[in-house]
Amino acid sequence: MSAMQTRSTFPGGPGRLAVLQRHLVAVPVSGQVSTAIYPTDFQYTLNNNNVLTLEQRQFYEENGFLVIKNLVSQEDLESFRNAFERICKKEVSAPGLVIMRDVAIAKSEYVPDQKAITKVQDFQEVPELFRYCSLPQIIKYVECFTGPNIMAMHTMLINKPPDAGKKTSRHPMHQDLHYFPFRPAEHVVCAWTAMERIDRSNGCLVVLPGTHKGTLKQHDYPEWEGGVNKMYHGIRDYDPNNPRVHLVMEKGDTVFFHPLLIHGSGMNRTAGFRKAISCHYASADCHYIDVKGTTQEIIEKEVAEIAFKRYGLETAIDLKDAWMARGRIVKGVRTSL
Ligand SMILES: CCCCCCCCCCCCCCCCC(=O)SCCNC(=O)CCNC(=O)[C@H](O)C(C)(C)COP(=O)(O)OP(=O)(O)OC[C@H]1O[C@@H](n2cnc3c(N)ncnc32)[C@H](O)[C@@H]1OP(=O)(O)O
Ligand SMILES: Nc1ncnc2c1ncn2[C@@H]1O[C@H](COP(=O)(O)OP(=O)(O)OP(=O)(O)O)[C@@H](O)[C@H]1O
Ligand SMILES: O=C(O)CCC(=O)C(=O)O
Ligand SMILES: [Fe+2]
Ligand SMILES: [Mg+2]
Repeated sequence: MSAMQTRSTFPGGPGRLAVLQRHLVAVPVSGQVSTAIYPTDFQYTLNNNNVLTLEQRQFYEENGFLVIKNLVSQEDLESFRNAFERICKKEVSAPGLVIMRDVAIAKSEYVPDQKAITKVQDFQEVPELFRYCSLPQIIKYVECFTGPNIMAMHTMLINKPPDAGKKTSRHPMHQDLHYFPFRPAEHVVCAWTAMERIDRSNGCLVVLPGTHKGTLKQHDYPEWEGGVNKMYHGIRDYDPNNPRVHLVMEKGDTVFFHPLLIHGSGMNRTAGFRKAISCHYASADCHYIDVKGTTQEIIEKEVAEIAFKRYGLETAIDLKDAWMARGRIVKGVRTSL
């Protein structure tokens, strides 16, 4: 009797059943392919050519993140660093590229130093940076979460500045799904690579393990005295007593995490600019949702405001349109998104 028959109910109903059915695996017996099939309980990972070990799959299922050591080479990271510097020096630009300064600097007098840049976003049209999103060793892991049709939806190179004394270099605890109008969340994953050693001194990622199993929470601007960066929403009623894990990472280490995982990053207490590069991927088979009437409506409004200020777009753009324009296929077929 298969393990599946021993189950009388499927928690989560028919949707859950469909997920289980997709994970049915043929198990070879005595060198032959058996017709016996065994279900797995995996809900957040796919069996992509055994890229993930059983332990790694179980870890992600339980915790919502997975760190792979030394995944990106020093040479590649140097080349991304150079590309970033050329953007800062205005030697390179590209359509869609967003350059952001820390609020503590943006609101003070003009600082000409290129180092004042806190992050560049949406570098999908900068070939040397976008190469990060297509690195085969990254895609190989991404496919374990998205399946074969893979879109790069959101790109960032984060240059966390030395804190100007107002703690504005922190990133409040949040769920990335707050910004995303596509589902299902299981088929969305972030890859985030440390471009140098990152620990508590320069503001490493902080995660609340297991929170990917929860729901999308209400987000607002946190009430921080020193100010908060534009669009850095945090979870409302965040309880600082939650058990946190600080992800100390070496240069080239990469963390893959679920878009519901609650995470943030601490302040940078060093004199250096802490660099990380990241991409959010989604299965091209995902679908867009309408966020009107949901907790995500506030981010849609903010995006529309920025689009109006920057491009003079009067008719409010949907969050969906903003994302459709950014997404790029990196593997397989652009089926839906
Ligand atoms: C086609 C639509 C485009 C819309 C783009 C936004 C899409 C958002 C999706 C984000 C997805 C994220 C996925 C998960 C990741 C979670 C996060 O990372 S959340 C943080 C995301 N942050 C952003 O997306 C911020 C993007 N930043 C910007 O768009 C710009 O940097 C800017 C804040 C609009 C400012 O750019 P710019 O107009 O070039 O700057 P200035 O002309 O110097 O200043 C204008 C105005 O804005 C104030 N300001 C500048 N920087 C900041 C800041 N860091 N925080 C707060 N305010 C800032 C500045 O003081 C000026 O204000 P004033 O009152 O007009 O004087
Ligand atoms: N009220 C809040 N709402 C949302 N996020 C918060 C709030 N208070 C703190 N955080 C966030 O919690 C995360 C973890 O903070 P943490 O205490 O680790 O960083 P830190 O105070 O800069 O450094 P450390 O504690 O390592 O000395 C940071 O991302 C911080 O921005
Ligand atoms: O501080 C970082 O590098 C990550 C911030 C983050 O979580 C985000 O931009 O979504
Ligand atoms: Fe995030
Ligand atoms: Mg602290």
